[in-house]
Order: sequence, then structure tokens, then C-alpha cells
Amino acid sequence: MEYPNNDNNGLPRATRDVSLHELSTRLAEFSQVRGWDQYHSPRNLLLALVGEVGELSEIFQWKGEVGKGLPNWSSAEKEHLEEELSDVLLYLVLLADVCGLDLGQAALAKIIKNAIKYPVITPHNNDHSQNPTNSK
Ligand SMILES: Nc1ccn([C@H]2C[C@H](O)[C@@H](COP(=O)(O)OP(=O)(O)OP(=O)(O)O)O2)c(=O)n1
Repeated sequence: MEYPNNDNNGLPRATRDVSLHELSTRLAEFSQVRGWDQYHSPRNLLLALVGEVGELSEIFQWKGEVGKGLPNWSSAEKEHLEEELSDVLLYLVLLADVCGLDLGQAALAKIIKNAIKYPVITPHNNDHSQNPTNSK
């Protein structure tokens, strides 16, 4: 596996698309060599996931509204955000794995289900009532 670029900390950083399958494989190796599989029960991973969502929330706490693209954020703040987002993703992938679920397939299927539930609005079909962001 090649990582041609390094990040600000000199750590290797992929420049290609990364699949959920690759993350699963890397996480499985990481846990296996440390003997941590025994701790990775569905419940433990869910609690770890929620803990990391809390850490992610702390980054935005008290900041007020934040613009898309994070204008005025320092590179250190953006790096911190990347780390917390990654922790959430990695625990989510681990949780799906220990539950024996294919998260990528499930997420694609859910997008299709969402599209059926919320059809595209056209002039001939302007019923917005199903849009969950429409409070009326
Ligand atoms: N039993 C464990 C413990 C950790 N990790 C991995 C998944 C997360 O990506 C990261 C979480 O590590 P920490 O618990 O050290 O949490 P943080 O990185 O958020 O550190 P801190 O809480 O000090 O900010 O390590 C794991 O796979 N299995």
C-alpha cells in the first residue's frame, strides 16, 4: 500500500479514494495485533462511537454558526476536526463489522430508499409536505 504524500506531522496520507472495505481491513489488523478484538463488542463500540461524537461536538460548541468550508479556522482546528470525524467513522465501521453488516451496501440502499421517500420536486409535483426540513 503506497502513501506518496505526508501530512503536516510527517505521517503518510493517501491521495486516492479510500473504501470502507479498506478501512475495515486496516482496523481488523490494528485490533488483531493488539489483542483488542475481545473488547470490540457491539455495545462497547457503540459507546466508544457516542463518546467520539461528543468529542466532535465539542469542537463546534460555543462557536456560533460555522460557514461551509470553515472560513477563519486555523489548520490546527481543521486537523482536530479531521481526527474526530475519523474516530467517529472508524468506530462506525468497526460497529458495522462486528454486527456482520456491510455498511457501504447498506448506506447505498438507504440512499435509494430516501430517494423514493422524498421524490424530486417538479412544477407538476410540488408537494413539499414530506420534506423533513419543512416545519409546516
Ligand atoms: N479499543 C480501541 C481503542 C481505540 N481504537 C482506535 C479507534 C479510534 O480511532 C481511536 C480512539 O482512540 P482514543 O480512545 O485514544 O481516543 P482519541 O484519539 O479521541 O484520544 P483522546 O480521547 O485522548 O482525545 O483509536 C480502537 O480501534 N479500539
